[in-house]
Amino acid sequence: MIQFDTVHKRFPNGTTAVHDLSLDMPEGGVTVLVGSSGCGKTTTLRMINRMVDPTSGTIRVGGRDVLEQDAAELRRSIGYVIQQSGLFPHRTVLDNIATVPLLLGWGRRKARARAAELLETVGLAADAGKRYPHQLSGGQQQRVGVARALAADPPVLLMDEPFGAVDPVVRTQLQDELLRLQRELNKTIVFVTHDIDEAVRLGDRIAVFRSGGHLVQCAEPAELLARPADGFVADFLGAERGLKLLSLTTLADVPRGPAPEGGVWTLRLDSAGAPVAWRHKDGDAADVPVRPLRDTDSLLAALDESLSAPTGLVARVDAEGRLTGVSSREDIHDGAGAAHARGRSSRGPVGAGRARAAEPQMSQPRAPSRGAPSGARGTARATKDGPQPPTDSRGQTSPRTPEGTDGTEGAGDTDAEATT
Ligand SMILES: Nc1ncnc2c1ncn2[C@@H]1O[C@H](COP(=O)(O)OP(=O)(O)OP(=O)(O)O)[C@@H](O)[C@H]1O
Repeated sequence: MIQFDTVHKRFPNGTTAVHDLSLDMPEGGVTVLVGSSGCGKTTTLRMINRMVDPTSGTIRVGGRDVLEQDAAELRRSIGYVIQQSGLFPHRTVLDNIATVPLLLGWGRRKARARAAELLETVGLAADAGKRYPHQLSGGQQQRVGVARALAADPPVLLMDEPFGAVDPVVRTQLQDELLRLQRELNKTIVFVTHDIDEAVRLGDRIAVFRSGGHLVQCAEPAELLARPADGFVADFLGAERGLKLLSLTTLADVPRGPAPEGGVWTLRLDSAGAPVAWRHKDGDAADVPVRPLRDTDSLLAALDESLSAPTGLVARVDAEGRLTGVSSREDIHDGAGAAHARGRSSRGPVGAGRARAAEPQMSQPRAPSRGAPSGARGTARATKDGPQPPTDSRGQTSPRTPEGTDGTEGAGDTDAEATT
């Protein structure tokens, strides 16, 4: 969709912002530009809609050289979102969103109807449309900025640090929203950020720049994390790049088995079969809340949960939140090792089952892919409302349990329960 062919940008003051950049940005994908301050990300982005013209080289959008198109027309056909939302302060939210359709001559009624529809699309209440930008929070303003960029349904969206000015919680929400929108709308998005975690989360491809406007590497997130081209990229990705890789790999392939019977800690389920907490059998310790995970959750989330669970076991649930089995810390480690091995060895599907935030997907109980884990005890306990964890043809169902957690069945509870 967007092609840079040996594009160079040198400003009149002699600064080279972009150095002979050749890069393809695929249709319907999110290409993230990352790199330290001043390395040419924004200039690269702005050359796509001709806010900046290149010194030499060619940029094509949809196969057409941008320099052969009228700059104003080109800009209207490409959505653009910036950090401070860039909303017009004296126009209502609805009129802000309707800006481009009005410029395109849609007529006020149609433009406003489209704006109202987009308010809902970006998760804002209808009454927000009547307010002025200063009457909204920073996160809400950014949503309006996204709605405005989408108003004329452009195939391409340019986003320059759009979530840079909001707090981390809101930032994560906005990222989730963008991923959700992108699943529906399938735009070609170019996204600039300083934040490598954001890049890994959002990008289908990540382009890493270094100062002087040099592109160092462009790859899918998993490939970048597993095989950084050089020390600069490795440093930029940070010391935890191994963990970041786990954030891209789902839990789906990790074996699960029934919560073994008996033990010091009991997994309490509610009446619908959803895991609630680990409970100590003698009541010597407070309940430890459980964060149940679905197949679409990441190995990183699983590792984290297994570290905080007193048993080292992760409770896994289906799309309705009902227990489907448990996985041990060791099996999660093995899954992590396998993800890294795939990443090192080939262009293989490290992120094939890429973990995506809040992506609903049915989680089917599966037979575990390995033999009976050490230390496993017994079979699943039948619960009043809970599910029956799966067994394979060999009856090898239990995940490996950490040493010392086998034992007797836990104390009764009014809730349904599984024990370890
Ligand atoms: N209009 C301009 N005139 C002269 N130099 C410029 C101009 N715009 C940008 N530059 C310079 O070009 C280089 C690249 O700037 P650019 O804004 O593209 O970097 P960036 O990677 O987006 O930086 P940041 O992450 O800080 O926004 C910088 O050295 C900057 O000072």
